[in-house]
Amino acid sequence: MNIFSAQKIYEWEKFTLQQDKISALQLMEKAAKCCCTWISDRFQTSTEIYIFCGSGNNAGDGFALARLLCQTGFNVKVFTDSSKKFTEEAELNFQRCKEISGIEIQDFSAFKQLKNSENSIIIDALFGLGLNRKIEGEIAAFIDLLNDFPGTKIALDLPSGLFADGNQEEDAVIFQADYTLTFQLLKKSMLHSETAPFCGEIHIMDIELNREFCQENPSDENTIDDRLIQNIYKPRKNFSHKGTFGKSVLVAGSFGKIGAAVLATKAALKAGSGLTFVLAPKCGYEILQTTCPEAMFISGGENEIENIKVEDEYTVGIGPGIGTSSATEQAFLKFLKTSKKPLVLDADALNILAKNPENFQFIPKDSIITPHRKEFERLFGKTQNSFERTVLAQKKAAEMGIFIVLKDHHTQIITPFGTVFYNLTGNPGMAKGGSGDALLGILTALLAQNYSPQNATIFGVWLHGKAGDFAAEKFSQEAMLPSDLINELGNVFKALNKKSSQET
Ligand SMILES: NC(=O)C1=CN([C@@H]2O[C@H](COP(=O)(O)OP(=O)(O)OC[C@H]3O[C@@H](n4cnc5c(N)ncnc54)[C@H](OP(=O)(O)O)[C@@H]3O)[C@@H](O)[C@H]2O)[C@@H](O)CC1
Ligand SMILES: [K+]
Repeated sequence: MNIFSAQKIYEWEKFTLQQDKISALQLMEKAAKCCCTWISDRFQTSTEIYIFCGSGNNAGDGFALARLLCQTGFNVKVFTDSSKKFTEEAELNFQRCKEISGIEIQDFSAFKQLKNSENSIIIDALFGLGLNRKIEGEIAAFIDLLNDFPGTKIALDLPSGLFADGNQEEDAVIFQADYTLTFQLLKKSMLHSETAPFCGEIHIMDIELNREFCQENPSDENTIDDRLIQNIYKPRKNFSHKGTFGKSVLVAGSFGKIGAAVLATKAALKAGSGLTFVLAPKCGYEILQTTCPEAMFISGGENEIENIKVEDEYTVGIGPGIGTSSATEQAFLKFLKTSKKPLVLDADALNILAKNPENFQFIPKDSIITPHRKEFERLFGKTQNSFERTVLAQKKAAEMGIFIVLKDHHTQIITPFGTVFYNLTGNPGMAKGGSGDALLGILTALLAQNYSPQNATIFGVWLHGKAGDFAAEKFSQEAMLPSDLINELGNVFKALNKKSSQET
């Protein structure tokens, strides 16, 4: 799904009004109806609802929602500054609201006299996409007051004070929502760690903007949705054999960190690699042969990797638990300099590279690197925030001709062409040592199975997150282990297969 800037969303709205021959007022009504349905499906009509309306179309949504909720049987109070000039649609909905006897419309100041109960809901319809500067003065103080409200807080489209497209100043005053009902699509600020927490749980309200617009206006920023995954996923055909699914080599492990090699190897096996090898030091021989009997062992040294010899046709993933000793560093750099095929690089492979940026030039084109925040900083330097980090990653991915997987709550995949894909699967239960090793194994296996580097990266990151979600469902976020995630890969493939067969 595309991510559009506020500017582009306005264009999309205009396009829809023209193409579908509907009015802005009708679209607003649709938006309000979606929100009314969402609220009435979850809350009882005995819940008091206070709606706070600014002066733009976000306020218009609020006025229309007040009317619909009142007609559904809720007790609704509206707070606004009626001395302000409303937009045309907001004014029309304000007037309609006034005509309904059940709705009390009061000035903002009247809210202070209200006894707040935990069972009531406040709805923020102060500012949406049209926010064009920091919120200050009286409105800022009022939003602070709303944030202290003990009941449920719902934002329409965006929490007031949050810009759709980018970062905020540190002291910005922003409505702290429990839920955000956002129209049509996620906005960029809903995907970054500094700003997304203001939204609480996000629910997309489908207001049916005309999708032809997206075909005519491809975006550099996207979220990974089920449709994209289903298009990438290649179900297995009959008459295939193990050679069809490629040969993966995981270069991993050192004394004390053989577990990393085990996880990467198991993940590659479970992600469908045809033939799987693990190149590890001899001290891990028995452990690996016992825990991963389907994989073949290649010795890379005694207690650490000192030598990496792999046949050209193999797909190689390097990094988990290898350490950064000078012997391993030399072996890795020697191998890198002769590599032609795309590699998957993580963990200590990235830490070795970070020691000397001159070595970046040896990373084969279309390789995939999977840094977490600290590893990214070591490689490419510090940035002020995650928005800047994405921009820097876009620059580096283009310069180096590689795919960068920026691990985060919503992991980003950055292609050499500057496109960003935000992944929405996954959960905090995956913030545990070993998760990254599993990801490297999955990516290596998909690349070996002839998924293009871009598809392997998108699919692999999604798969990793989805298996993590399945594992959390079974074992809880606290107790789930990377091994549980790996074991759930099978259930994710089963679900994909089922969907594929239903579609054909
Ligand atoms: N896209 C769609 O398809 C659909 C969109 N819809 C809805 O429309 C919403 C966008 O509406 P919108 O453009 O009228 O902007 P909105 O945020 O209501 O108000 C902005 C006003 O606030 C002001 N202002 C700005 N910053 C300020 C500040 N810091 N402090 C103080 N004032 C400030 C600014 O005025 P200014 O003071 O700059 O003259 C402006 O008048 C969108 O979020 C969604 O809810 C739906 O109806 C259905 C379909
Ligand atoms: K809002």
